[in-house]
Amino acid sequence: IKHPLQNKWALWFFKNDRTKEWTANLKLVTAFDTVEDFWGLYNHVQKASKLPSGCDYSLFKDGVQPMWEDDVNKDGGRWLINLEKNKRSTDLDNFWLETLLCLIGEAFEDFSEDVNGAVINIRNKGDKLSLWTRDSRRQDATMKIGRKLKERLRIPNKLVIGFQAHRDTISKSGSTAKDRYRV
Ligand SMILES: CN(C)c1nc(=O)c2c([nH]1)N([C@@H]1O[C@H](COP(=O)(O)OP(=O)(O)O)[C@@H](O)[C@H]1O)CN2C
Repeated sequence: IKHPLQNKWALWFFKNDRTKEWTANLKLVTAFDTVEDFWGLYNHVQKASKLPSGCDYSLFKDGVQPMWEDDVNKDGGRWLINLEKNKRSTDLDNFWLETLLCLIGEAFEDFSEDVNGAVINIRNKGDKLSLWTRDSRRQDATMKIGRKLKERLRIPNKLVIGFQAHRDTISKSGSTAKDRYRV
């Protein structure tokens, strides 16, 4: 038998077609809830570092859409990691895979209920990796999740990452919103 995951996860793909609405460009690839089906999917799809600029992958709990407006996301926010341009060839795919493994492997333990999913944005101005949480007011949970993410991605302590509430990001589209928390 296949090894069941604690949650069912869905992979989404965003292709930047400027002639369409943002939401029209967001497509559900497939959902999975076993280790074997995760690896089958991961090995089947294009690597993040090979996607054209403007594309995203998102991995979210089944039933949660990778958008601010989803009921499960609307009061939450994201830990945002800006990846250096020259790191796309080396670190990007490793960071994304490690983040996926944190999600499906419930690395956030007691706070896994707070974690909704993760997004990787492939952008010429610099790739972005974010981890989305459910409630930006839960400071203790949010801080612990951020610290665990840094640890698992082997981000040096001196490299500070910020957490922005989606409501702040929405009102400041175009630039990065102010940080609510930092680790
Ligand atoms: C329901 N809905 C429309 C809606 N719901 C959303 O949840 C949502 C959007 N729209 N997004 C749109 O993409 C632009 C780029 O954001 P980016 O994060 O790709 O970052 P870049 O500016 O391309 O680096 C955002 O400015 C926003 O227009 C982004 N986003 C998450």
